[in-house]
Amino acid sequence: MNEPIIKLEKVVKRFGDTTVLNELDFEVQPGEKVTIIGPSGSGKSTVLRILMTLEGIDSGMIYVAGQPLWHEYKNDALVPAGEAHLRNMRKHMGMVFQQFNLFPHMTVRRNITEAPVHVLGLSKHEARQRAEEYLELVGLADQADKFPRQLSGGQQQRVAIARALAMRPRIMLFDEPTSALDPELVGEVLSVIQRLSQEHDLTMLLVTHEMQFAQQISDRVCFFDKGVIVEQGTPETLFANPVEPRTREFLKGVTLEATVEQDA
Ligand SMILES: Nc1ncnc2c1ncn2[C@@H]1O[C@H](COP(=O)(O)OP(=O)(O)OP(=O)(O)O)[C@@H](O)[C@H]1O
Repeated sequence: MNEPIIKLEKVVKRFGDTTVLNELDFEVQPGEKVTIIGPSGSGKSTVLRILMTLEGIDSGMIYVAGQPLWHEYKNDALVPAGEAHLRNMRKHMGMVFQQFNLFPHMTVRRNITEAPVHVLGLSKHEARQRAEEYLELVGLADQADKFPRQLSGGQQQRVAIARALAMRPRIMLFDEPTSALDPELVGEVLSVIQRLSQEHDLTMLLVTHEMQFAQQISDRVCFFDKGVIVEQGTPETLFANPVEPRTREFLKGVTLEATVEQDA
């Protein structure tokens, strides 16, 4: 097995008195597509937000691409990471949020070129070429001059995916990318993510409530509860033969919901 591209060792995260991640151990291999499922409040989004350095940790160690994320070496000693280290580490990762988080006052093209120019130092011309490349990939080549408000939610989310990809990250983090969308717009976003997962050697870490989709795209599914991984495995084993009672209970509810929706 390769060196993991993401490694969490005994990570603890608290909000006030609540322990959200409880000595979490978790690894992702390069190129692996991993889905995190679990009940509301189990800490799924927190894992992604910590990786993207949007939230700090209370204890434990995290490594991304072989380097400590929340720590850095100074004179051979491991110390809490400074802003420059965090900025560098963030370049390994792109994140897609539930609520798209596009810049409302910028065109689609500008949303995508902004970070490659200002963070990576690309020329405007290079960044525009990249924007075109990734807009093409998400099927929105003809929307570059529009503003986010002129697009549907599904289109906005596809722009958000193009924007994250334009930084050429090695790791893509998706935090419930379809849960803010009207049901009829979910499919177009899932199919872009599915294409990405098939055609690119990106490492993907996805939090989703779309169980069928998780089943289709994942190499591995992790069931989270109360800040730890209760059970994990290939989609075939986890969905068909969950072993742990908590996983069984969760998946029972999920199947029921999906059936109700289909019947409606
Ligand atoms: N910034 C914050 N301040 C205080 N509590 C927080 C904060 N962010 C998350 N929490 C709490 O941490 C717990 C885990 O949140 P998290 O968003 O990771 O859960 P989740 O598994 O992704 O849930 P969901 O499926 O509902 O999105 C929840 O109890 C949440 O209320």
